[in-house]
Amino acid sequence: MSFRIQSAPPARPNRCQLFGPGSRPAIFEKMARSDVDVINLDLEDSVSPDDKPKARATIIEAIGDVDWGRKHLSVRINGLDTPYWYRDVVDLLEQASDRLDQIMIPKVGCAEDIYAVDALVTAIERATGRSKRIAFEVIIESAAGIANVDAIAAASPRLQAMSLGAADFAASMGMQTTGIGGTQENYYMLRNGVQHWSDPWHWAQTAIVAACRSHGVLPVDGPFGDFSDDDGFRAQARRSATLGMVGKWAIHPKQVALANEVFTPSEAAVSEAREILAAMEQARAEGAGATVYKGRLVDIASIKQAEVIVAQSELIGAA
Ligand SMILES: CC(C)(COP(=O)(O)OP(=O)(O)OC[C@H]1O[C@@H](n2cnc3c(N)ncnc32)[C@H](O)[C@@H]1OP(=O)(O)O)[C@@H](O)C(=O)NCCC(=O)NCCSC(=O)C[C@H](O)C(=O)O
Ligand SMILES: [Mg+2]
Repeated sequence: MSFRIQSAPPARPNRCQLFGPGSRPAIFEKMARSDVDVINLDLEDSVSPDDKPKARATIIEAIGDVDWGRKHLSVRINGLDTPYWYRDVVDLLEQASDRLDQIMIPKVGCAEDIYAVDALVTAIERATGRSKRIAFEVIIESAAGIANVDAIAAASPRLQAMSLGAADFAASMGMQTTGIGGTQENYYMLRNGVQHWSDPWHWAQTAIVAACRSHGVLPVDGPFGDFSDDDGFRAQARRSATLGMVGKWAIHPKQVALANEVFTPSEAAVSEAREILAAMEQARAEGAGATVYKGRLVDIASIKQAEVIVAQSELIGAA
């Protein structure tokens, strides 16, 4: 570990973020009753330009009127390249109730994008005397965003989470695909005539996880577009969890249980982690820094690995 200690991310579960268009209030109650940790009401790409003012007003009303339980409530504003975003921020901060926890800033390309929103949010909070400080989450979904990911992760103390937006990311990178996440037909290695599929999202995900872990931000996997493909969702989510991401978006209620399943550590994983901790405790009492657990090496680094799993499970249990 460097002299600089890695900051801890916010201590709240973020296994599944369920999205719903702000122009579709009929589903808000269903979203509120769903088994998710985070709700994302959308003002951006699932709302057509003509519907934006109405969707904004609808969301503001629903923030106060719907019983969202203990869910973390977030609204995705429009991108800073549009004429809509400042009005999203002003109306939300001036008119929405204190039940609003967070705003999601899409298509972030540099740290200054966050600075601009932070300045506006801070001024409105001061002017209106809002009692709860609004948190931020961002989407990395452009070539610039991934190139500047570390500076973005460090841009504001308000920043709690960062997601990969596979659809816009693919478009910005010029990737030859219309798929949103998952295995891509043409991304394979060939060995002795046999195709082995690789993961085109891996590099971006890993860059996001490293930036987030360096700056105490929750790394989250974004959308998986084919909501008829449960196995594909699971495979994508398992890869993300293995890389260190804490959760995934659901763009349809079908995906909620799948995300919760993958991002909740299994009983077997938790009891194995506890056994490793016990084995290392015994090793330490005997003056050893390493020991053998089920035929494999465990050492002081294994304690930290096991603690990650136990901490995840305790966080979820406490939620
Ligand atoms: C994808 C959908 C448009 C599908 O809607 P629908 O046709 O109504 O689906 P179903 O008939 O299968 O619905 C079954 C029941 O579930 C309810 N429902 C549907 N969607 C939701 C939801 N999001 N939350 C809660 N409940 C929902 C229906 O009302 C049905 O209920 P019932 O009749 O009582 O049985 C729709 O799911 C949808 O709009 N999804 C969200 C789309 C969205 O927000 N997209 C933005 C995020 S992805 C993105 O932006 C890309 C990213 O930025 C990137 O670049 O990668
Ligand atoms: Mg997008």
